[in-house]
Amino acid sequence: MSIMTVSVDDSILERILQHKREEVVATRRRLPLREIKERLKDMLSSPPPQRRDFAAALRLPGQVALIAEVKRQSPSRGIIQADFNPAATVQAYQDAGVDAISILTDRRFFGGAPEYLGAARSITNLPLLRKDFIITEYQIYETRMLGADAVLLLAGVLKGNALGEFIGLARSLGMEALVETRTPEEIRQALDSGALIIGINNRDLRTFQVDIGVTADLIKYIDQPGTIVVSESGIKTRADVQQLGNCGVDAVLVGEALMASGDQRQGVARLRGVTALPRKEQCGLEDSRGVAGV
Ligand SMILES: O=P(O)(O)OC[C@@H](O)[C@@H](O)c1c[nH]c2ccccc12
Repeated sequence: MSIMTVSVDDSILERILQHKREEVVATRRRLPLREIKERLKDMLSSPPPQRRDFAAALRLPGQVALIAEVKRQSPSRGIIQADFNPAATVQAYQDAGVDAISILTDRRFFGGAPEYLGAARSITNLPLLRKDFIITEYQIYETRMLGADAVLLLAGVLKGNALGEFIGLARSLGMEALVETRTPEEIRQALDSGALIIGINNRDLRTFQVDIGVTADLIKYIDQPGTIVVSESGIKTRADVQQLGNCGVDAVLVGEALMASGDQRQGVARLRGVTALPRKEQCGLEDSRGVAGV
């Protein structure tokens, strides 16, 4: 199996990919692919694999769907949440009614862990996206074993036939791929590779600049009817979501703004334009303003 080469040099992305290549070698030594395939055989042969439909969750007529991300830290921001608790965060997202959950599993740069996927799976039935840097087919089998419903693939990293092959492999295992892009060329490549869900990343991984105008500029290149468009990164306010909705995106992917908000349920409510959540202490019987029951 080949390990993909990278188009961007001398960047944080290149450093991440360099580390990822070493990490995958070590992981495969501990758990060989044939062992994963063996485990998947049992999982896949038991009656219809109950995958939660990630694509369907993002297609909400007249509404922008929300993918909420579990993210402890990032190279651009450092630690986002000091008292990070992935299980509590997943629970809060589920309670707040998000449409899907993205889980960062990269340890070194994002403070994630593959185990967070299994932990999330035991808490929620929402579709789960594995966010990592996928450079080998091995990681796609691993993603399925970890309990994800979808996998992030970077068009800028998977050159040649790799992108199409990886999308096909994910589907054959009952998952869908979110293909992330940043240029018109990468969007073309994603469409030619058969991508159903295309992400436009508003963050430049070389400069860390974020600009949601990137989505507005690039969305016109996604000219294949039926493609689901996700705007990723730097989305902070209800106004941002509205603006992106007006541009025609189907979904937004939000990490930092929710993780840094202290209360993730309130954070989701703010993005959705709900001013306050119906929390017991605000609208319950003990409300001293006497509006209970109204
Ligand atoms: O935290 P933000 O700015 O809301 O961004 C979330 C997500 O888009 C970002 O984490 C991301 C986008 N593409 C990635 C690729 C790998 C790791 C992380 C990412």
